[in-house]
Amino acid sequence: MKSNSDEIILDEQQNASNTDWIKEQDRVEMVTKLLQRLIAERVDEAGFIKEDIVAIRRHFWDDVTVNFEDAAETAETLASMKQQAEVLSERERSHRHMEKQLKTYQRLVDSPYFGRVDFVEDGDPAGAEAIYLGVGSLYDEQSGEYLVYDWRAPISSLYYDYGPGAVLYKTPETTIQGEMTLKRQYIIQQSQIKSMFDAGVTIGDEMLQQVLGKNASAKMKSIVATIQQEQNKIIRNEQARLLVVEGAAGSGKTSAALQRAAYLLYRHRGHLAADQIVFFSPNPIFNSYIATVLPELGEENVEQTTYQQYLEHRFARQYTVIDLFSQMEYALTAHQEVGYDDIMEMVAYKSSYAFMQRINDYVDDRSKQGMLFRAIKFRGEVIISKEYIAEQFYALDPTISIANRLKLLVTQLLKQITQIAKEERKKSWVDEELELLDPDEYSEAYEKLQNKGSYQSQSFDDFNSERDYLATRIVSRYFKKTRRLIKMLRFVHIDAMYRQLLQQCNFSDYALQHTLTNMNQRMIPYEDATAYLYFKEKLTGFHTNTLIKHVFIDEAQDYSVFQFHYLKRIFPNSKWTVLGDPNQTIYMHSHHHSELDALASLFDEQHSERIRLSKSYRSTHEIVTFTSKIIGAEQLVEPFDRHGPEPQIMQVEQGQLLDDIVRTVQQMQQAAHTSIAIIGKTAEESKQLYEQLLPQLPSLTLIDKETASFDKGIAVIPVYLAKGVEFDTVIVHNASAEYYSKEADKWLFYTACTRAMHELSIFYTGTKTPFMPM
Ligand SMILES: Nc1ncnc2c1ncn2[C@@H]1O[C@H](COP(=O)(O)OP(=O)(O)OP(=O)(O)O)[C@@H](O)[C@H]1O
Repeated sequence: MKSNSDEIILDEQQNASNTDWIKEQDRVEMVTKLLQRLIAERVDEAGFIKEDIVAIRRHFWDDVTVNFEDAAETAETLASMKQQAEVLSERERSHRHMEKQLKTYQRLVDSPYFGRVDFVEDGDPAGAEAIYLGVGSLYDEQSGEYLVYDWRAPISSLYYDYGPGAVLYKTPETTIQGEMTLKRQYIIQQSQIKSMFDAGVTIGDEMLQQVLGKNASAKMKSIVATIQQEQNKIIRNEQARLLVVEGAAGSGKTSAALQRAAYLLYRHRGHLAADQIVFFSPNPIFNSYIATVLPELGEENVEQTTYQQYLEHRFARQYTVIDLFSQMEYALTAHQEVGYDDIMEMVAYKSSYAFMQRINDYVDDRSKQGMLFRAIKFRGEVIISKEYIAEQFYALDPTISIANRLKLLVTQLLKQITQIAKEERKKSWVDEELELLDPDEYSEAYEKLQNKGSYQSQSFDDFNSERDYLATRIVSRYFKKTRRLIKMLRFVHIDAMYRQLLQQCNFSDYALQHTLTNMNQRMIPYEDATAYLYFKEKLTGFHTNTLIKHVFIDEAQDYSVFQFHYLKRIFPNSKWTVLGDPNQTIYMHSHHHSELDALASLFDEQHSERIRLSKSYRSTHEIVTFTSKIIGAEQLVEPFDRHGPEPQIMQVEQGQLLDDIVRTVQQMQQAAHTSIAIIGKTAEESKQLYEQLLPQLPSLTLIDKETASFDKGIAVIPVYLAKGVEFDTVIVHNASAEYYSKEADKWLFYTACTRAMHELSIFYTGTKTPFMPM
């Protein structure tokens, strides 16, 4: 077996007689036996506790003497109920704990650890202690020792940060120094050591070779055994309020982010729960691609969403949000359409910081005048006019913020509604309603009044009290919706003001009408969605979410400056981990490089950190060398030393293209590549291609924006939906100048090519794209 200079590599056959190997295998077996015993014990105990819980639930009331006769009896009843509830909840807690332990042991049993460091703490006469690292911890009660340490324990950082020699690690209380005398890695399967490497600082290339050489998977895997030193800095960073991770395609940004989430959940156990972390993904496919990583590490999944899903949630039924992919498709396919340039210019402006400032100015101006309101109507009639509401609003202290003045106004309006409701009770429509009333409501009213002692005799007065009572109920039922709408600030005419603001901007008539027509049809264009929410909340108060403690944003280069500002308002107390690669900027509202800088300006410098990942792990050396040339970053991206075939670039005749793609797919299948992506630039192109290829490739699938997940196999996919994911083989459908010629196309082309792990084939007809490396 090949060996790097600082690695001693042992494998199963070569080393059956090696004493180290035998000792290590004995230890694996000892640990496995213990795990098997613990699993059996926990299964039994969990079963008993479960039976207990069922029994307590079933007989809950048997042990409680219920007596509410007087205060003393009531207190005793409540105390005994409380006691029973406590017993139940203690049992439930034990059960949860037992289940959790069981799951950890089950995760460890086949492969209890992947690494070991021997560490001598300075001044410790006991000498070196062997620390074994795994995806959970295993404590042996008999020896009082940890047989396996969780990879996130403070001491485990030694493994990721150092090679043999002087080392240190931090615990929450102090820093511990010492010497590492050994660093070893293992591949253990079904309790058998398959390989064992003694490594230097970097976690063995051999092990990475093995991991990265495998076929692409439909689900992302955790990288816990091979986390690299630079990635570990991201994972264990505790100080930064804003952590920006920039790195080339395939440098492990997403992987490191997910490991970081797992680390934070472990480190802050009891204070941080999975639902206090939100992870923004680029698209739903990506969401499903990463969904198994945290559970694989024994953690619950964090809140995963896309920005689009967040917008849809916020607009609820008010507007349908036209999605980012439709915007993208328009940008890529509508060049010839009337008004295209106007719309593109408008989109850029609406995503900019300048537009946000314009909104701020507009809102500031409304502080003194110009707020637009809706009249409050009841049964089709205006009961409070918009002019009156405006008058009331501007009569309030102008030093109070608009949002707070609106809150005061709500209180006033609700009081007025109470008055108006009183008047309404006397009106004839109420009598008409009274006649239609269900007889049950009459009897109910009768009973209520009788209980209250309101009836004296069967007199006229009694009849009046009954009418009053029922009229009040009818009227307040009618006013319920009005009150709710007032509390929701529906009387503030946000829509009219937003339209007014748009009219004051210098958009072309065409572009303006494009937006207004959409809004008239209750659709909000993607570029307006964030601006509209910001505008609305600037007036009425921000919907902040203070429960979320960590926000992760993947593919952050695709967010606009405006979106970052908005998210910062929404999650004011969170720490942020932002991952991006400016060279994969593909959306029309973001401007290569400037977004991540703008984001940094939202946090003070002291609490911001930027980490660059320079090594690229996904693709072979040959593919990374090729793709780095597309973006002119040969010096900046360091390929991992894993080799494969050179990328194939093939000029073909138009009539030949489909047959050649099919032939390449078949070759790749013969080479045992199980996930093959044929990447188109747009959804339109991908759909056409899919239809043309289907007769020859019946197992082909088409991935479009509705696709929620993908499996292994052959798929046609537009570039922007392939973001973040990877395939064994990528076939770029047509890299001609006709498809990829503008500056922005370069990032698309780069993104497409960097999805390949093992092989890359690029076809073109006519002239090749100017971005094709020589
Ligand atoms: N330390 C590591 N050990 C093993 N595999 C790794 C490591 N780092 C990254 N990888 C692998 O490299 C591939 C790319 O990782 P990942 O998707 O996290 O990169 P990325 O920087 O987010 O890429 P992109 O920007 O292209 O979406 C994945 O298959 C991942 O498992």
